Amino acid sequence: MAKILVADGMDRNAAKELTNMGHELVIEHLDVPELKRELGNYDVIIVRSATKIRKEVIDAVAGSNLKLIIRAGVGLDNIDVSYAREKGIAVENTPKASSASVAELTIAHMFSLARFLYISNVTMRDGMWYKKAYKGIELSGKTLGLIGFGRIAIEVAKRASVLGMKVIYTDIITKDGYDEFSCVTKEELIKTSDFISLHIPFIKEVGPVLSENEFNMMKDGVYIVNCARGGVVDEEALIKALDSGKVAGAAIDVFEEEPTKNKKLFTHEKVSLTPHIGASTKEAQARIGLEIIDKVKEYF
Ligand SMILES: NC(=O)C1=CN([C@@H]2O[C@H](COP(=O)(O)OP(=O)(O)OC[C@H]3O[C@@H](n4cnc5c(N)ncnc54)[C@H](O)[C@@H]3O)[C@@H](O)[C@H]2O)C=CC1
Ligand SMILES: O=C(O)CCC(=O)C(=O)O
Repeated sequence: MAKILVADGMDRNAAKELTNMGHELVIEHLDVPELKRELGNYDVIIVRSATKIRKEVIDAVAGSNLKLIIRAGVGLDNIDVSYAREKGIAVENTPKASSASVAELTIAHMFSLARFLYISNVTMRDGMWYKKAYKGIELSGKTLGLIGFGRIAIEVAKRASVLGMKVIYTDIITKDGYDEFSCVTKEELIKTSDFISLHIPFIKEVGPVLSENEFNMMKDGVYIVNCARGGVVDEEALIKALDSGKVAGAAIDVFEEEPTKNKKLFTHEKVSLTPHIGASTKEAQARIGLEIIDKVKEYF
């Protein structure tokens, strides 16, 4: 049986099930010095995005009891994965569980931008009635360009096409079986999309895929949605493009630093914001819980 540290919370039913299976669960968020001191006493740690497991933590616990790191989610950018594996610690994630939830948030942000939902909720609370200022656009008939065409993007594409959008995508890997959507080059996507939504992992060595050069190539009045990772869009270049009017609006769930301290970005009147909640639905967390149970069963 395993001693498991649940560092960033998890679905209550899944936690109960792990306990019923005989595992010992401790539900507690630890900071880096505490992780370095205490993580070696556990067999497994389960994290979401808040806990970072970097080289210094891995070095402190290498050769201890710790056998498995489970990322309750998709992105592994908060864990030094290959270093952990080099040190004999397995790393697993739960990649399938949250795709529908992230796709729904993406679509919600597109509506929010198109119809000023995010800002009218603020100004009306201040007693304003800016009816004339909030002349929106329809999503129907617009071109949605998806950067990355994996699990989440495919769910976005299906929903967007039902709304009457033309969906195009670009990916570094050829994707078969999606003839209803057009695969294009990144450049063509950037030049022709009315909405651009990113669905790729953040890779430090690659850096942002939308920077000043890409913003300059876009249609005037384009909308940007980022429910992937903060680092995939250069925040300063985005602010510049919002200020110049090149970008009509941006919806952002993920930030270069979280919680974000980029005041220019989070107070911008053309930005629809959520605090990294793409996977934060009851359904996604329940499915993630089931995937976690399967992972623990594989190892213990
Ligand atoms: N906002 C949130 O709460 C959540 C965010 N995410 C983020 O969404 C990302 C995507 O998740 P999935 O769709 O499940 O992953 P996936 O692995 O199924 O799809 C990612 C796709 O992006 C492609 N790709 C990678 N780099 C690329 C590049 N530079 N240009 C074009 N294509 C590229 C890959 O070939 C792959 O097809 C995750 O890596 C994670 O960072 C995931 C879950 C929740
Ligand atoms: O677990 C979370 O809160 C974030 C989800 C996420 O970003 C992911 O699964 O990659």
